[in-house]
Amino acid sequence: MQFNDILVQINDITVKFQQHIALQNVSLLVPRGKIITLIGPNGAGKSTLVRVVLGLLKPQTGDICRQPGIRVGYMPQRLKVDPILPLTVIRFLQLSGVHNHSTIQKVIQEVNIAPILKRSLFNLSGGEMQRVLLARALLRQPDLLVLDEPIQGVDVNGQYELYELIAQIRHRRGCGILMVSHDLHLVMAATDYVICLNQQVCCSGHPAMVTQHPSYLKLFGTRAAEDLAIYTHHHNHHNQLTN
Ligand SMILES: Nc1ncnc2c1ncn2[C@@H]1O[C@H](COP(=O)(O)OP(=O)(O)OP(=O)(O)O)[C@@H](O)[C@H]1O
Repeated sequence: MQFNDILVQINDITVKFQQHIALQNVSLLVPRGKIITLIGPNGAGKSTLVRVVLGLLKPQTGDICRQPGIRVGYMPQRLKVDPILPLTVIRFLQLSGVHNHSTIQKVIQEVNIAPILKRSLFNLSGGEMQRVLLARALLRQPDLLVLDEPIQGVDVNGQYELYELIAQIRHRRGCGILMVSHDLHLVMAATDYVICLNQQVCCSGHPAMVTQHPSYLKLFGTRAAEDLAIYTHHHNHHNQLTN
């Protein structure tokens, strides 16, 4: 992959937890303006790699280069806030430390959460909650947006909308996006480059190529490839998420 604006580059890292090897010889590039998706089974090391990208975990070997001065927005898998606290959506966004009114308003419009601003954070649907978490990540005006399973807890229609929103954000803002996903067919259509992880990088490349790769088929089965073929065909007629 040749890109002239690399936001973060990870070279040949290994991460061990005691004797357990979580990541081995893993390399990764996230260029500005591209959506890179990590897929892999449970325990494959996806969240561990995200933590390395965010600078929260130091690998035992290998190195990480971040473009100096870049801002990173992170959307976690789930929110860790005590539900006893009364917290509205707008208050939650204000607690991010970003106080610029126009920045907050712009993000609210962008992810379409104006109607739920006064609702309690703890009574939202899965899709509403994910939009709020996405809004919080966007408040930092990120160059790099890191999304750890953004469609978790969202119904199928909501999943599609959320991926469409993520694709729009990339086009509008030109940021780089690193996304973790469990699901296959929807994410394949919403990404430029897929990295299939299982402690090591099993295969990587354009979604259409990865889904034909023997390592991918071994991990996810031929059913996944068939689903994708159906989806891609359907998708092309509507010219949605892909570039
Ligand atoms: N802090 C830790 N201490 C010990 N082992 C850990 C730690 N964090 C992760 N692991 C182990 O490392 C492996 C990779 O975990 P990781 O959470 O990165 O996988 P994942 O691909 O994100 O999984 P999932 O899809 O289930 O979220 C797992 O076997 C996990 O148990």
